[in-house]
Amino acid sequence: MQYIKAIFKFKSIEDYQQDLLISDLADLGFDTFEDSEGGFTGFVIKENFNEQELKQLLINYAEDFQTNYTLEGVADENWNAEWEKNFSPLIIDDVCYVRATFHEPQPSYPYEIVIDPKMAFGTGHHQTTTMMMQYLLAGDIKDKSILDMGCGTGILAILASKLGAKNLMAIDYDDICFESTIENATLNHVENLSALCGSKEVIPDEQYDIILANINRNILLDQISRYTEVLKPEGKIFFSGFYLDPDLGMITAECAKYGIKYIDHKQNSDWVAAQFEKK
Ligand SMILES: C[S@@+](CC[C@H](N)C(=O)[O-])C[C@H]1O[C@@H](n2cnc3c(N)ncnc32)[C@H](O)[C@@H]1O
Repeated sequence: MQYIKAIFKFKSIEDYQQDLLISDLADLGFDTFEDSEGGFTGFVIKENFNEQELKQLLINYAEDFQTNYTLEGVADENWNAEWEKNFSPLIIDDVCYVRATFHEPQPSYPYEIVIDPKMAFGTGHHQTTTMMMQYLLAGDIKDKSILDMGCGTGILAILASKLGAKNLMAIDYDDICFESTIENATLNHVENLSALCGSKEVIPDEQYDIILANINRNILLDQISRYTEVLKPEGKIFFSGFYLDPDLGMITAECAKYGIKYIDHKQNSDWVAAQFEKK
């Protein structure tokens, strides 16, 4: 398994062009993006990553956009060492304390989550995860049945369980994330969580009160119709992993096709999280 961090710098690239590139990078397996100076950074964890394919994609974009690109630091990094060095405990909305196994417990916080992310996404430090956790902390979660799509470390499902959710189904297509969710659920004494490895085709034919999905625009657009089949009337969806423009409008329009109404959204740097309801 390789952990790849690629820093992309394009000269004079428009926002919509960057969005197009990001969606093609997502098809190569990149699932996390962060802004960095003069460009952006993408992360992928994959077996046998094809660097040549990535370079060809960038050459094509440079030709199409009549610009130049620099690709800095496609590198295999030692993920465990990296996160142990960088992972500091995190406090969300003064009530939720997220720490790693090697930090001291802080029982004074109402909700404490212990995460051992290994190679999975979701320590709470990324803005999208933080906003999803804020929605959960402000929401009515007690006795609700919850589907967590793209669960990563399982952090959202674990918080939902601590907030009183009745049962949780966590799904990720990456086997490392699937295993990480199970391990983290055990670490946090969460007993009402089931996990599946796969994508939308493994979503059980159950009915959920709440669906959580912090993935990316294109995957959400592809999966929304399936989410609506398993969402109870009056049920809520919390989405993240995309930008304001044009992503939020596209997602809102797709939801509207199935009677799912936009309620509100949050923004943190360029990232957006949004709340929808089945009316
Ligand atoms: C941005 S991370 C979110 C992790 C966690 N839920 C959080 O909020 O921090 C997105 C996750 O979605 C998973 N994912 C991406 N595409 C998927 C798909 N088509 N089906 C299921 N999971 C997917 C990735 O493996 C990754 O763990």
